[in-house]
Amino acid sequence: MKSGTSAALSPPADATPPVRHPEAPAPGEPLGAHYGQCFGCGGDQPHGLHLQARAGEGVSVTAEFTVRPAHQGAPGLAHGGVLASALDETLGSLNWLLRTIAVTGRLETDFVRPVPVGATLYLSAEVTAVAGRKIYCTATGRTGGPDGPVAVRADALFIEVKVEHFTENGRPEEIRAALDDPDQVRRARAFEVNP
Ligand SMILES: CCCCCCCCCC(=O)SCCNC(=O)CCNC(=O)[C@H](O)C(C)(C)COP(=O)(O)OP(=O)(O)OC[C@H]1O[C@@H](n2cnc3c(N)ncnc32)[C@H](O)[C@@H]1OP(=O)(O)O
Repeated sequence: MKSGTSAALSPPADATPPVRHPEAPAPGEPLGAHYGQCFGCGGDQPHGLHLQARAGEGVSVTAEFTVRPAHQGAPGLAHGGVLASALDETLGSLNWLLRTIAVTGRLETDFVRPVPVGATLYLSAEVTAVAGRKIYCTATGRTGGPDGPVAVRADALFIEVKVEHFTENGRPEEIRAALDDPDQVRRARAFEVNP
């Protein structure tokens, strides 16, 4: 059953199709982590999701996340909030293909099937429309393979922000460390900024 999506996630009549940035990674190319300490994709978070996303055609991505014991809610099953995080991270990575800095404003999730520890969630996401600062997108997570049954899905609204959203609101220690990173691409991607 597909639940109804709230009106806030329906693009307005004047919304336009998303435009892939000319320098977006080619389809099939891994996106890598946007920030080592990111709970969703960072390699430096021992209990993080270590989600690996790849660019798709248009403004779409695919990603995988394997549920580990640290991600449980009920015994042997993934926690719903962790699954929502995997959807959120996959959707967030779409902004790198637009080269727009944006944050999740709203995320509506359907949990369709339980996801056991050890299972890999095969995620795919795409931007469906853009209207001003609003980026409308959708994602699914399947088990058993990229064409397996849908276990989770989400519709979301990301809102474009300025880099100050992070520099003015983040904890100074981490902001300083990210800005001091000598790797220009990693520094830009920590804030999803166009380098
Ligand atoms: C570092 C890069 C990370 C990228 C990858 C990471 C992947 C993971 C992504 C995340 O988890 S991001 C972290 C979770 N999100 C946040 O922490 C965001 C917290 N919220 C905010 O900072 C502000 O609420 C927000 C920037 C989203 C909006 O505030 P603003 O003051 O900039 O905008 P405003 O409230 O004027 O809203 C702009 C438009 O969006 C609409 N809007 C904002 N929030 C909404 C909402 N929640 N639901 C529906 N519509 C919303 C709002 O109605 C309005 O529509 P109109 O232009 O038509 O009037």
